[in-house]
Amino acid sequence: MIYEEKTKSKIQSSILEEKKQHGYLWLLFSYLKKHPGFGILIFILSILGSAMAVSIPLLMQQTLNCLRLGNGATTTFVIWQFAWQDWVALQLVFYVVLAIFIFTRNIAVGKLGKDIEIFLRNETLKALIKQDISYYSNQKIGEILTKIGADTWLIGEQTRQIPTMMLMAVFNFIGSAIVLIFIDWKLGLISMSFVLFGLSMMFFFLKRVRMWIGRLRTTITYVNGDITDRIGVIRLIKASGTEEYEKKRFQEIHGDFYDTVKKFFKRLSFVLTGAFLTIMSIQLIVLSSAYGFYSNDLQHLVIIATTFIAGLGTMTSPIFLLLRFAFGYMMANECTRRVHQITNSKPRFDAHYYKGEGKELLQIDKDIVFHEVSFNYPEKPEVNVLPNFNFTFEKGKSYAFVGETGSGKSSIAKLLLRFYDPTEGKILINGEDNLKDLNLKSYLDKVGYVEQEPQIMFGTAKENIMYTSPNASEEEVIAAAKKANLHNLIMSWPNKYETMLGERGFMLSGGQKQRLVIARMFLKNPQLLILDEATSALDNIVEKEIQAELDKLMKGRTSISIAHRLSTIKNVDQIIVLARGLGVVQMGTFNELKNQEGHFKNLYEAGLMKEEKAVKE
Ligand SMILES: Nc1ncnc2c1ncn2[C@@H]1O[C@H](COP(=O)(O)OP(=O)(O)OP(=O)(O)O)[C@@H](O)[C@H]1O
Repeated sequence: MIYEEKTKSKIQSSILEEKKQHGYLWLLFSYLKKHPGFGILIFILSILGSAMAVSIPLLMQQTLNCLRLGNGATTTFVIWQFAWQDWVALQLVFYVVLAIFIFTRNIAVGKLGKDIEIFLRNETLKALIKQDISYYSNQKIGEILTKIGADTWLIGEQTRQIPTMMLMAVFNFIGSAIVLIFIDWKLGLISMSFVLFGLSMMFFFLKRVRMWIGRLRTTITYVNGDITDRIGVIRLIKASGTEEYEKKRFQEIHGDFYDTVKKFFKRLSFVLTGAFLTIMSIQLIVLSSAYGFYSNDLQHLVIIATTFIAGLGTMTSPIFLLLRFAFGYMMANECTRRVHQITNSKPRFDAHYYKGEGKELLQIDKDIVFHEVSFNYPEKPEVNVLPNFNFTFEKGKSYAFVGETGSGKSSIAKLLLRFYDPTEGKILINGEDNLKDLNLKSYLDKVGYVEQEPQIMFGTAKENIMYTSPNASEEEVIAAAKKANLHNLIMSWPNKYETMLGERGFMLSGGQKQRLVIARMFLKNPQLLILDEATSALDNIVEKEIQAELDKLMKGRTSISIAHRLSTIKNVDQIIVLARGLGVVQMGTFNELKNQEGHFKNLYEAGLMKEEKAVKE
């Protein structure tokens, strides 16, 4: 039950967070403000459509009147005299025009819905890409996916219905009230007051359903997030034999969803039954009132009853229209708030990603300087990971960071990639440009990053190699793959460079994935290379082969390696030794440090890089 408790409290805090965001009507009207054509067209078609729909009982009344008056009798239409056949023909014309209006309006709202959906998706993706990396520290990918996929889809679908239903409900009610009062003012007023009473009762009960709709969306998002998370670690589940445990856990997590669904449907059924009873009773009340008023004139009673039943259909339609509108609106409202939660969350810093933002960097052709840099993770501000650090990475030289686990080696790479900004001090590119002020894309275009878990996307081998060099030619891709010793392997695959690679490189071995990333780097030809434990997940033999490719790649570029293995660091120009909580404690070449009393020697002798020693022995 522990998971259920945790789930409940997380869902509760999400709901509170979502409540602060703008809702659906704000989204709709701000979109229509930018694209007024849609709004005007839908408004005009709805008002004309409703006017025609509510006029039909009047035409019917005139038809019946002509029939009652006898053969060849006519009544007046504007300035013309119409016989019953003319009235019937006019009704047919109304039906055809109404059908054209409904058709055009459906196309307009369909397009509006899809446009809003696509607009929201783009905005969400833009916001997600702009976020700094710390945003993802406490977000479940599955929850984000539900918001981008399901929520925006639902908003788009509801947009096809909400504006039309809202306008139709209002116009149909006003229009049919006028027509029914015109036909018979006493019965018209009775009908109108009962419909108004029905509507207000409905809103009263709908308010109680509202909170359950929000809860339903948030709960399912949480469940989806959890499922995506677990599918992401399917290898762990398979390797641990925890299928039974996972099954039970899902059942528990679904418990809250199930409870919410039950409560929601109970309230929904209550409201729907209420609406049905209201409509039935209005018809009965009107019919009995009609009988009360006209029982002495049976012919008039029949005409009144027939036209009123047709007119009442239009007048009571707002009850069902508003019901559908209200559910659609409440759903769309919750979804909009959740999507806005993403689009409105501001990154911790401005990365100057886009053209024209920040200073454009043309080359990294001088030193990179860490000036008085000190760093605490914003997620854990109380812990100082890197105390005051001054260092100059000279152009074209190679550097390696070593240190025990948690000493801050990877944090250096994250600062250099501007995943984070230093808490104090600055990183100067070319010895003078603060990394914070640069256009980040212009800088990252010149940086190559190889990490321990290579990032491979679902796509072909060629697309993966070209990812950071989209304009490369086929020959350049092949040349890069050859340099990374990958070409022969790719050529042995049935579809060669067009072979699809599974998500996260599922179909490749660790060494193959690493080679693919190295090929990507050869193609990119970066001026600064960051290798974050690039070979630590590989076995010794593969590691040696990959290290050889990396050495080729590092030649002539400024390179910064984060290393566990001796082979990675023994040839670099300078090793920087970090200690947990102390920052930099030693610097020097491998030969200098190996023989010097200090942290490096301790690490070396304590077994760091032991594989290499073992191989040597
Ligand atoms: N996103 C984060 N938020 C808060 N603290 C973090 C975050 N990432 C890392 N840390 C903490 O910062 C410290 C340094 O982490 P870092 O990953 O730089 O160490 P490392 O030397 O690369 O370790 P390893 O050799 O195990 O990879 C660790 O104590 C770690 O728990």
